Amino acid sequence: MNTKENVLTPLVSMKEMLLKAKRENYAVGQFNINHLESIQAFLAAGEEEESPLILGASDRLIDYLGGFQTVVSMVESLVKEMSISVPVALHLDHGKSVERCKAAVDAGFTSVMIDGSHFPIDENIIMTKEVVDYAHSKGVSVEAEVGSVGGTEDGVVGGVKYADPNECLKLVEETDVDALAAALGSVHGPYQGEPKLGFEEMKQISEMTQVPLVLHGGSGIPIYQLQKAIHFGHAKINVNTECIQAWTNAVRKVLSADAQVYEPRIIHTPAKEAMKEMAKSKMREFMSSKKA
Ligand SMILES: O=C(O)C[C@@H](O)[C@H](O)C(=O)COP(=O)(O)O
Ligand SMILES: [Zn+2]
Repeated sequence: MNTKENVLTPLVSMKEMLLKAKRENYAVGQFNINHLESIQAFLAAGEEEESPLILGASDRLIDYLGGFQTVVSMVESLVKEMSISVPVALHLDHGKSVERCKAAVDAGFTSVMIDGSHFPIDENIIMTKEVVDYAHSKGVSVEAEVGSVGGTEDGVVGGVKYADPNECLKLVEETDVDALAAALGSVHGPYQGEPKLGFEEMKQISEMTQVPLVLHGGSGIPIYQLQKAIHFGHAKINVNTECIQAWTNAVRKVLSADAQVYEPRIIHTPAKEAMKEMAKSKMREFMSSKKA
């Protein structure tokens, strides 16, 4: 953490952050931006826990959030206004194309994910390499994905495709990517029953590639499984669903307690607090507290 005499930390890339986390056996949380108040909540959580953090802006929400430049401006301004001293990376989550990743880099994101997981591995590698060449020349880190993280639709989990260890190795060797999301049974959104992560494959992929691994679908995974995943090479864990559930539950509580309330500040302040507390509890579970 910075001392008071130091200048405030500017946004940083994920590279050093994740290498340190992997070395010291903890994971840095990626918390997804859903609106300005969520940025405030996550930055406050990081500062109070003395934890590094990654703010993720999912490509599917960039237009809703006002565009790449707006996201960068909001984050940079809040880091300054809130006197944030812990390391913060601003990461494009699930970047849809090479062009979208380049646009994020140009706008000031310090990290990007190119999600080529829906393409055959050779195409995924070509896309990832193009993003790495561009991003690295500007000091920006890159995450890639192999296999498919599933999702829950109408209460049914689908779309899970385990990452192939040999494909992971090929992608890492040929692209020099900084972090790898190797899909191993995690799903986006709520789980049906206990998550079943592929720990054997996880261990194998981590040993083969040596690159920091990223766990998507981090909501609803019991602590013992999260910490086992960290032990087997995960240095970044993405959490969105549990944070937005905490927000929405708090909003529901305010609205049902007072049918006349209409001022956004009164409705959103407890929700922001609930989101901050959720992020703090995740930082403790990921063992990143006091690691800034
Ligand atoms: O919802 C998004 O667009 C971002 C998520 O996919 C994020 O990358 C993630 O993996 C979070 O998973 P969750 O905690 O299961 O929502
Ligand atoms: Zn994800």
